[in-house]
Amino acid sequence: MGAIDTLAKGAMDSSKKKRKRNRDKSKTPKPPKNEEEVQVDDLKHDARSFEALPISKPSMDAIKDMKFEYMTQIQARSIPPLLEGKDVLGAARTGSGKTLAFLVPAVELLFNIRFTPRNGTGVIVICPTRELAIQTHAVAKDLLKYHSQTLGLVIGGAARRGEAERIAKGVNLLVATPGRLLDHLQNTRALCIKI
Ligand SMILES: Nc1ncnc2c1ncn2[C@@H]1O[C@H](COP(=O)(O)OP(=O)(O)OP(=O)(O)O)[C@@H](O)[C@H]1O
Repeated sequence: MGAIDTLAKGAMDSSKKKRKRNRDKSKTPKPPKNEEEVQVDDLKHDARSFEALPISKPSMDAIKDMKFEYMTQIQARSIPPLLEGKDVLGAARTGSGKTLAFLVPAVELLFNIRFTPRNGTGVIVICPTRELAIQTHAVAKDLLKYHSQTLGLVIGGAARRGEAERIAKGVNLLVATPGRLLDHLQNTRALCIKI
């Protein structure tokens, strides 16, 4: 066998090996399509502290009161772009800190455009269950501790009339379940939404 033949066989061997390697690869389970999603799902804290964020003093003081120093992964990945006015579609496992991930930018938005009760509602958080709405409302209450912006909760099973009265006084950030929100949108004239 000549030198050229040997080279050709070597090339054939290596291409056979490559095909075999590729066949083997196709047998192993594929990694998740979007690896970033897996990282965001991580419960570990991000190295970035809340102090590094360009947020208002009232929000920062409230976060300090909550005793949080470092952002979780979902917070570090979503708060900065949201503060820049970008849209974010986020997903992370339960207990990863999603609530502050969207509430901090929402509160900052209301603060920066100086929303007052007279301006009506500027942010609506729609939660699928009453429990989640109550939980979200509690976090929003803590975050708004040093802000002048107003907060409201409208959920099925609660007194509709009391909710309507509070809405009439001006609720800047409204946490709601879908059915009751629709009810107020259709029947509470005082509900004024500016988005
Ligand atoms: N940066 C942080 N550092 C430490 N703890 C935090 C931080 N952010 C939130 N937490 C705490 O982590 C817990 C879970 O937060 P949160 O309820 O926002 O998670 P979640 O992802 O919205 O969960 P769920 O999907 O169940 O609603 C809460 O007790 C909250 O106070």
